[in-house]
Amino acid sequence: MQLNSRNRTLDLARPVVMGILNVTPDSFSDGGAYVETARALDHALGMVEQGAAIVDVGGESTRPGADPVDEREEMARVLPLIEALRAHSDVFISIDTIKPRVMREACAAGADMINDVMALRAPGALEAACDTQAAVCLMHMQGQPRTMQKAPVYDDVVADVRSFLGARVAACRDAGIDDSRICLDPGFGFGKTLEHNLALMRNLHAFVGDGYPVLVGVSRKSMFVKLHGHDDMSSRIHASVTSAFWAATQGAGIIRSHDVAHTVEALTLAAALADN
Ligand SMILES: Cn1cnc2c(O)nc(N)nc21
Repeated sequence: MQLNSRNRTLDLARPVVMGILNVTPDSFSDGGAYVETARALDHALGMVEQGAAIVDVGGESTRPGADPVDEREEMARVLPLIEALRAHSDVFISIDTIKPRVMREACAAGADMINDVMALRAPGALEAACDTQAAVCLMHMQGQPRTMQKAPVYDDVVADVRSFLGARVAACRDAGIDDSRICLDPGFGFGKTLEHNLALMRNLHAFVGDGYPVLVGVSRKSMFVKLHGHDDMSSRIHASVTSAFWAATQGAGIIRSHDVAHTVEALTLAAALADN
């Protein structure tokens, strides 16, 4: 299994880690664009050192209740970092954005992949993904970040999410995006209750069976608060790393994580146990 982008290929014969790099004012204290970029670059290179095969750069928070960020501000946050990271590393760089202009500018600055939580539904997004020739992650979300967790409902969450992703793949094909550039993501926590998230985790093999690399992102998410009955960061991290191990055993190709070193260790164990 592999993921193509322009003239590069990401080998997914074994699951890889996508390190999370949120460049939002709250992500690196004391502000100041240069300080933020320098600190963010250090963090990115640290994740590469720990074994991340992809660095996912995001300038607009997608967490539940998050406020939108305008295009200019988002580009001001992410473009300097993408340029700096490209100059210092050949790691696969992903841009976490829903905006076509940000997709285009990020790819021009050196990004290899578009990670779109809206699965290229914004006007112009399919064209941007086609023109940039970047790899693409199509993720399922019910509703919008501001309201998606209010009361999510599905007939059959697994079937509904798979059907949505199938329709987005068809839209990509119609837009001239080659299958080899596409990976799919059930979108844990994006308009899902704990029960919905667990059903999707339980049925990851079905998504893997659809024939595209599967990206799983549960890192530090609030779904674990209800599962554990309490909320502390170490519990969330333990559950995230354990989930990464589970997802790898089910055939997931990319694990999106804040905690790269621990997740790499979990995937190393999963690979060792899979080798027969
Ligand atoms: C940006 N972002 C936050 N959570 C995510 C997830 O689960 N998947 C993807 N592809 N992106 C995410």
